Amino acid sequence: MLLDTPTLLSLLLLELLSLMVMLPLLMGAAVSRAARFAQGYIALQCVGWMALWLRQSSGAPISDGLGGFVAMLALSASLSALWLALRDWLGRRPGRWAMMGAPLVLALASVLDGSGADHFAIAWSGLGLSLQMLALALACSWPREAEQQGLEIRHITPVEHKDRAWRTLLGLGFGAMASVPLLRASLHFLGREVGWEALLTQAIILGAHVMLLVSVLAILVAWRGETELHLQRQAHTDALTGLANRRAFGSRSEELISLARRHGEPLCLVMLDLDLFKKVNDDHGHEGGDRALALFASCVQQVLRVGDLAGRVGGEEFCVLLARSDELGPRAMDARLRAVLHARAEKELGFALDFSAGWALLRPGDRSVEDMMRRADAALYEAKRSGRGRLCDEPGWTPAEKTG
Ligand SMILES: Nc1nc2c(ncn2[C@@H]2O[C@H](COP(=O)(O)OP(=O)(O)OP(=O)(O)O)[C@@H](O)[C@H]2O)c(=O)[nH]1
Repeated sequence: MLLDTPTLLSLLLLELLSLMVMLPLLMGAAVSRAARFAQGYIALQCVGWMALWLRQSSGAPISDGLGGFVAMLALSASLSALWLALRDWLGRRPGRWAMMGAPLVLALASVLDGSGADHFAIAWSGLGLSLQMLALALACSWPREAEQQGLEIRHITPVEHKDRAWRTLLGLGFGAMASVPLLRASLHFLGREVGWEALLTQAIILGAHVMLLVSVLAILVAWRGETELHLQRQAHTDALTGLANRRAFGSRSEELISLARRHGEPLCLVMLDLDLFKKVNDDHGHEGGDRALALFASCVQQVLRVGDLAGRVGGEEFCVLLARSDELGPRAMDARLRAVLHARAEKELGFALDFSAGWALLRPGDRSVEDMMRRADAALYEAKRSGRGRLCDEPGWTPAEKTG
């Protein structure tokens, strides 16, 4: 071996200390919880290896006493922190309680074992850390959670494709890294005295060097993907209501229209407009008006079914596309929305809100959602003209009409 154990340990500690300072500087203050967990992983690794380094340089058995306890607690907690970062980035992963309980169990095991073995980690801790690494490898390969709305999945695909590379790298790294402490733990449990104990220790520290590099690269790529996704969402979302903005509504509606045509299913568009909204602003201020818009959007989302699409297409104008829906869909949605809005507006805003609506069915000649919107808008105009607070059918609609 070119470098001895103390030198390898010191170099690892130097790298960890540098990364612990550099990562937060590089990522900035406004980072997600996942990025904070990832930074916590580096910081806890630093504490763990520092404890081992201190024990090692004082000449005491490094797995004994307080040093061993702190080292195990911090190293195990670092793996749990990285697991939490993965869960935030990729969605729920299996093994949550095991990962959360592992640090304390391993730390206690390292002091209660009492074998006093003079090496980096006693068998129980080695076994526990290996299992945690395998759980991390599993967390990397576990499929990403499906987004709430079917259409959202297509929307995030470019980022999802990119994250396969870092997940594979990290998963393979932890899978391979787990094998060395696992081998050492097995030898210990079998009571085998082997002459290459020091070599195994050095292999573990070298593995930690490599894993540090791999995990920092993976963290940076994941963090960049997260930032991209965030910007992408911002560009497609109306900031006040959280619904799709007009542009996003237009582009996502194309997918719904082509799906409806491919499967020969009916599709309806409902246009919604708050009644006398100018008066809401006049009576309750612009801020009261904004709260009313946000509440209305929340009611719309509450009554939608999975697969439907809602967007804010103008100031107090909203559109909803109802997938696999004939004329009964708009009527049912309108009734549900009125009931929910009337119940929530008084309670949450302190004043009543009402809306008018018009709907149109997808027809064979429609080139885009704009054609449906024109007819739904004419129906909405009719609803306003005839007294507001109601739903009207598109001009000339009769129940016998065929869908697009
Ligand atoms: N608070 C708030 N008001 C908005 C926003 N966007 C548009 N508005 C207001 O919405 C009001 C729309 O008024 P009008 O188009 O006259 O319609 P209305 O008063 O709702 O009357 P009807 O539609 O005929 O029932 C205007 O006063 C706009 O200033 C917004 O983002 N926030």
